[in-house]
Amino acid sequence: MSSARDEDSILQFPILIGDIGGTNARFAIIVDANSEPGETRVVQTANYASIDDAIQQAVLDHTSLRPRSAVLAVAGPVDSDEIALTNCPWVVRPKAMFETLGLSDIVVLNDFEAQALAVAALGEEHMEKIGPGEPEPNAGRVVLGPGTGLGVAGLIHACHKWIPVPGEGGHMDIGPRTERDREIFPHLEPIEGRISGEQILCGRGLVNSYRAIAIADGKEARFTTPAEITAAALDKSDPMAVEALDFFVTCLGRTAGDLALVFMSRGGVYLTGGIAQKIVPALKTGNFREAFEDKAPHRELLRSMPVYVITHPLAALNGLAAYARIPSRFGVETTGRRWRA
Ligand SMILES: Nc1ncnc2c1ncn2[C@@H]1O[C@H](COP(=O)(O)OP(=O)(O)OP(=O)(O)O)[C@@H](O)[C@H]1O
Repeated sequence: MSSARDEDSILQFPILIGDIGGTNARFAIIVDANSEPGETRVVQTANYASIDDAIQQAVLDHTSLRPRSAVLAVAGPVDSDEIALTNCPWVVRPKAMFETLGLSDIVVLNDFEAQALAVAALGEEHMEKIGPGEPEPNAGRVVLGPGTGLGVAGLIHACHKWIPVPGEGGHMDIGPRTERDREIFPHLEPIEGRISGEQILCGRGLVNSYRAIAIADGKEARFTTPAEITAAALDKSDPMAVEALDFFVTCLGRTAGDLALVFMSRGGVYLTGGIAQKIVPALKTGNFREAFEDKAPHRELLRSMPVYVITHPLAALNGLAAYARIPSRFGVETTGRRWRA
């Protein structure tokens, strides 16, 4: 039975959905509760002065559909009527969008909340499994995404709903575990004196780790971009790049294991974002799972938990679509994050 609160959560169709990252923004329109999102438009944020321009030129100018509502996921804190994005100069101004885009109902979520919604929405055919374990239905889940930064969100099932738990887990401390780690860690660039997950587990962090290994061994660091390091590591053409990627997947396994303990993720640990998809062979070598399970006295517990890489290229958009169609399926608090004309 649906409650008055559930009725109030309903969004009027057509609904514009948008996943706004630092580099790319992806948009689609959902016509009604039974349709898949229409054609997806992917734009580079740098090519448009504002999000309003991007929506107008990349989406609305190509369709006669006029969305009445929008659900947007942004990389940045949603704490006022002017939402600044973390890695891009766009500012989301929902009240102004009523005028510029003709919308009358706008919900703005956190980008990792959208990734968590995607985990509830996507089937295993859009995932690649890393190691053993079977998911328990309706048990806790956790999502980690190394990308421009390190995004983290939990996903719990309660009161017949999936409830995403966004947070700032990418900024937790991470420390050395082995003798070799103790040689590398002193050379990692810290943030205000400490090594947080994001100093290692993102594109910039991979370069940071590679440089730290070079300094520890007194060698020259040839590569300057994460893509160069993963390419040289995956084709095994450069031993230092191989070690840097190995260090990266080991640290990712440790952090994933810690988060799995926090959320008791018997429903699975899900790796999202651009980097995880590109390093699946490295995640499968065994170092990731070994670090993930190395959590005495809970090794057996961790061993029973499955880990997946989400391989769907538009995962967050799928999560937003599932939410937009039937918001009451999810426990997403919209107070202070929903604007109605
Ligand atoms: N082949 C690669 N191997 C490792 N890292 C890569 C590779 N290609 C890109 N990167 C790095 O991945 C990061 C971008 O990650 P991702 O594609 O997940 O973007 P994002 O943070 O989700 O932002 P957006 O949503 O804007 O695309 C950058 O730091 C980039 O340098």
